[in-house]
Amino acid sequence: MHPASAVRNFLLRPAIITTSTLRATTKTTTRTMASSCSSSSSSSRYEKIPSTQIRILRTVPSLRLFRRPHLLDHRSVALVPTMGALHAGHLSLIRAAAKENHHVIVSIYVNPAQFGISEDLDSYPQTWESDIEQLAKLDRELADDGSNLGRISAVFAPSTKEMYPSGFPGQEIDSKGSFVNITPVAEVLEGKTRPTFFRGVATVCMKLFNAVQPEKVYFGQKDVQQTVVIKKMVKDFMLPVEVVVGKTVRAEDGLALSSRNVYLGQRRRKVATVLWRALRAAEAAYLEKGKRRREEILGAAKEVVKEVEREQERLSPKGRVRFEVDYISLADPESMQELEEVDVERGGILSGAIKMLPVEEPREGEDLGHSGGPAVRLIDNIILEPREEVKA
Ligand SMILES: Nc1ncnc2c1ncn2[C@@H]1O[C@H](COP(=O)(O)OP(=O)(O)OP(=O)(O)O)[C@@H](O)[C@H]1O
Ligand SMILES: CC(C)(CO)[C@@H](O)C(=O)[O-]
Ligand code: BAL
Repeated sequence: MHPASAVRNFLLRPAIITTSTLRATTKTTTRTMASSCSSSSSSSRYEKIPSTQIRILRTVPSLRLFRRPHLLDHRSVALVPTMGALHAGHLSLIRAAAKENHHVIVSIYVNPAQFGISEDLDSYPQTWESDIEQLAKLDRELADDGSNLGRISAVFAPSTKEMYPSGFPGQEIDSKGSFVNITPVAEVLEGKTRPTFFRGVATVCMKLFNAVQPEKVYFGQKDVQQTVVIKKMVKDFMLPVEVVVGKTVRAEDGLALSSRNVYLGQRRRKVATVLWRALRAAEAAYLEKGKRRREEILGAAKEVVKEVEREQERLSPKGRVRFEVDYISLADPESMQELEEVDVERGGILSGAIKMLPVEEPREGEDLGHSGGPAVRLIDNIILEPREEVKA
């Protein structure tokens, strides 16, 4: 037996569950199940996305019951973890997962543990109806494309009670509970501004990986530090799973798609590409001008930021957009520690975060975005790929 399968078998052992246990543990979801079941045949006992075979699983026992036959049949299972509010970025990860796995499970769970106490947990977009419609549509597309190995088999949409069986430990920095901490990589950049963020992400991903036991997990490059943290967690905890990173999907003007873009409104949306343009300028300094030193590479990004700030300052408060740069970084691809100089054989990660501030003086009827347009923190990055240097 392959060692990874042996570990998975071992991990699955406590999950041998009878149908009667499942019935008992899913009592709370019976009403929803009944409402979406069209007949009483055994294949429609489960809650499904209407007009599809995609199961909606809400408990860990039901997930394990669903997972086990695929293990015994040697069918590969992929997990795409999300917080919902699905967009084309998420769909691209699901497409990639369906290409190379028999079954794709998409998790939709807004994990409170990764939000700081003063962050946007309460207003985070929740769009269940649109999410399941998009999944149903994508699944039809996957079925029509013969090059896919699999399709979307299930959505895992647990409650917080299900994900934190000993009780939710809280969002405070000093909360006590069972947490996974991946340091020091989680302490810099995003982790510096959001000190509980990666603790929450690593903890919930560990739970999801243990509950689903996927062969492969799919994450987006848009959250590049998250991918570095997850890869480190997988390596250091010897988890039998492969981490696949999908390219960032962008709007036509280059803005990385993000669930939080809905907070922006039209005026700030137009200026929000500033971070992407700044990172591109830094990339060009490295790739096209052959710069290797930090100040030369990041200097190019900072010039773009200054230029956009100057442009906006020339406008009146009724027209302008204000933003603050949280950081623009040039870091090592594995440790995320800042680099003074790029070693081309190792490459680097250019990344940044900006805060688009609320509109100062809204015009009459102006679209201020979801939730009245609070400050919106956007992140983006470009990977400077490692390559062999041709020595003269
Ligand atoms: N534009 C994108 N391209 C590719 N993958 C993406 C994109 N946006 C998000 N993802 C990935 O989708 C997964 C789920 O992300 P999430 O549900 O938090 O969406 P999000 O758009 O990143 O939301 P947020 O605004 O909270 O950052 C993550 O692995 C994330 O990196
Ligand atoms: C990976 C994740 C789903 C964990 O909650 C979240 O951090 C996200 O959506 O990127
Ligand atoms: N996509 C990362 C999730 C978050 O910012 O909370």
